[in-house]
Amino acid sequence: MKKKDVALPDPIELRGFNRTLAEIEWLLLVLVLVYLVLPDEPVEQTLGIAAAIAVFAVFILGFRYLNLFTLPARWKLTIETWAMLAFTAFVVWHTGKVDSPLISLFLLVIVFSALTLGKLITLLEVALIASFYLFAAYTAAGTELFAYSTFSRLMLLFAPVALVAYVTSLIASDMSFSRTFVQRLSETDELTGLPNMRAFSVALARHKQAAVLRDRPFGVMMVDADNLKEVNDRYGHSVGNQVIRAVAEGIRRSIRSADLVARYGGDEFILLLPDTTEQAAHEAGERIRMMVASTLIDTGKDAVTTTVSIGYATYPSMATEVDDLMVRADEALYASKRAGRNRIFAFSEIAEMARAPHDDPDTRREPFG
Ligand SMILES: Nc1nc2c(ncn2[C@@H]2O[C@H](COP(=O)(O)OP(=O)(O)OP(=O)(O)O)[C@@H](O)[C@H]2O)c(=O)[nH]1
Repeated sequence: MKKKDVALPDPIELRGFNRTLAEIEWLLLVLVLVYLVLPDEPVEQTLGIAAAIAVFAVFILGFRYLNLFTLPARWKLTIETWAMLAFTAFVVWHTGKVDSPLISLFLLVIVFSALTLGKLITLLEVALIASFYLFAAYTAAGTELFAYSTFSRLMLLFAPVALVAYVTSLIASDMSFSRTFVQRLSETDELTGLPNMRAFSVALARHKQAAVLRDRPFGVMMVDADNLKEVNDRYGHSVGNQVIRAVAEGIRRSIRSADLVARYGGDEFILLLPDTTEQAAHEAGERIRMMVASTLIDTGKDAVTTTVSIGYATYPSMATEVDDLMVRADEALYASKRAGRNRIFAFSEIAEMARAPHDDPDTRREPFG
């Protein structure tokens, strides 16, 4: 996994960040309020700041608690951090500009953004704060600002903002890297390296929604190794594992890049075949069946071969719900096993056979009689 794979926060994380941001916002308000009521602190425009506190409080209440906006959560958080920046800038401006004791409040925004909103937004915010520092210093010192001693003092004042942004961004990308790594581990089957059912179920549900919207067919296919118990009993569990890996590899080599295969459990695999009709699903199953049957598995002593039985159901002709598609593909797989293994059945075939009168020689199929 490459380190640049930085994961964006998922909805559960965003909910947590949302709560944290609410606490930071109230904390910011309380700190400014406390400063305002301290005796002997130089505050220009006490009324102005009080009004800013009121406006910011109303903004938080309206934006956050009245649910007036239905923006995606990440953008909601971004807008809130920019409102915090504007509020902080206003307060700092009226409490001593770059010499304000409240100037470190900018760090609250920077730390939060770097940890949750990504490098680009943080960089933008750092640039905004830098412009504020420059402008505030310019209004106090005029062109003197660019004298060596004044400018280097300004740089020193600004350095903590840039440093905190940089270090927090590094920590955020390390955390994101670990999160992605753990997530991949939790979604990968150890033996075959294929996605596991947790990953597959999410992909299937998502694909089904898209297929409904685009009005496209798709297939769900179950593939099960034949007689693995015999292989285990005869050659041992590790050869059984080799067989499972060989079946996984055979499937992987027979499908398109748009298809998804996952280990369902034991010696059973499940596939999602996007944009696939009944006919195309049958062809895909046949490719898999032949590929696995022609694979020689080197056990060290003997070369073992195996076969697979396959069942599938297609959306929308055989089922319209994800769970039904899986159950029906499994029923079709079971029919393949009962019919003698190393074959493929569609759910529609077994449904048809079940409906067919038992004395009709054209439709009766021995194993399901
Ligand atoms: N080596 C190995 N065996 C496994 C693994 N998971 C399940 N099995 C075994 O695989 C066998 C699968 O059993 P079934 O699928 O019910 O039966 P089968 O022997 O494959 O026969 P059919 O599926 O009816 O063709 C069982 O004996 C399990 O113990 C695994 O990860 N590695």
